[in-house]
Amino acid sequence: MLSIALVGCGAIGTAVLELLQADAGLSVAAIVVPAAGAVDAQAVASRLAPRAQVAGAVPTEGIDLVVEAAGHAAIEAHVLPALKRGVPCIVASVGALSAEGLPEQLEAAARDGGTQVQLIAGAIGAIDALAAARVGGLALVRYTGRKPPHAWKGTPAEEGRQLDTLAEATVIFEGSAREAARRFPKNANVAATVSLAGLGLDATTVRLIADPAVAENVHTVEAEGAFGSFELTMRNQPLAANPKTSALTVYSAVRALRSRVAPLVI
Ligand SMILES: NC(=O)C1=CN([C@@H]2O[C@H](COP(=O)(O)OP(=O)(O)OC[C@H]3O[C@@H](n4cnc5c(N)ncnc54)[C@H](O)[C@@H]3O)[C@@H](O)[C@H]2O)C=CC1
Ligand SMILES: O=C([O-])CC(=O)C(=O)O
Repeated sequence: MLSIALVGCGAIGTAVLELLQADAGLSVAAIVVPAAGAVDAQAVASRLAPRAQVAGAVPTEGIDLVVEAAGHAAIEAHVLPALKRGVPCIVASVGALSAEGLPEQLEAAARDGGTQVQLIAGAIGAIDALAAARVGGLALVRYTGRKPPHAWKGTPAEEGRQLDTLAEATVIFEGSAREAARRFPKNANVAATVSLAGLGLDATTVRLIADPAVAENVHTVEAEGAFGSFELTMRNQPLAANPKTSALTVYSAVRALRSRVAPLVI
C-alpha cells in the first residue's frame, strides 16, 4: 500500500480523490493546502478520503509519494523539501520549471534525496513520441493552445480586451514556451511540458488563442525532426470546477499514481 500526500485540493485534487477511492494499493494519507483552503479541503476529505489528514505541509513521516496539483508556488514550497527527504514526487504544475534555475534545483533535490521527480503529461499527449524524437534531433516544435474566452479570465489576456464580448478567435500570446508558462501559470503548463520533452523552453514557439467558437480546450503540437513529423490535436473536455483545466490532467495524474503500484505499466 502506497501512502500518498496530495498537494492541492481544487478541481484536479478533488477529481483525483474521487477516482482513487476504489484503488486498493493507493491510500491518500495527507491533503496539503494553504490555511485559507483548509476548511474546504476538510469537507472534501470527509467525503472522499476520510483517513487523510489535512495539513499545511507534507508530513515528514509516513509518506511514500507526493502528487502535486496545486500551482507553481507549490513546487518550491512542498516538492523540493519532499525530494530532499527522499520522497518521490509527481508534478502537474510543469510550467513552474520556466523559473530560472528551478529545473536544476529539482534535479539536485532529487539527486540529494536519492529519488525522482516525474513531470506528468497532463492535458497533452504524444509526450512519449516527442521525447523519443528528441533523441534523433528535432528541427521544429510548435504548440498552439486554444480555449474559450472565459477560460482566459484572470490572465493577461484581459489586458486591453473584453473576453465576454470577443467576436472572433484572437491570438492573446505569441512567444516562447518559457514566457507563456510564466505569464499564464494556470493555462500554459502544457506549453512547458511540450518544450521540456522537445526543444526546450526558449526554442519552442507558442501561440495562445481565445476562441468563442470552441467549447473544449484544444491543444495542437506540430513537430519535425530526424524522425519525420507529426501533428497532434487534442480536443479536451474542461473540468466543470475549473474551465482552465482539462479533465485529461486528472486522468494523467491518476495514471501516474496507478503506474507506481501496477505490475505491468504502459
Ligand atoms: N500539466 C497540465 O496539463 C496542467 C497542470 N495544471 C496545474 O495544476 C494546478 C491546479 O489546477 P486546478 O486543480 O485546476 O486548480 P484549482 O485552482 O482548482 O485548485 C488549486 C488547489 O491548490 C491549492 N493551492 C494553491 N496554492 C497552493 C500551495 N502553494 N500549496 C498547496 N496547495 C495550494 C488551492 O487551495 C486549491 O486547493 C494549476 O494551477 C496548474 O499549475 C492545470 C491544468 C493542466
Ligand atoms: O488543462 C489544460 O487544458 C491545459 C492547462 O490548463 C495548462 O496547460 O495549464
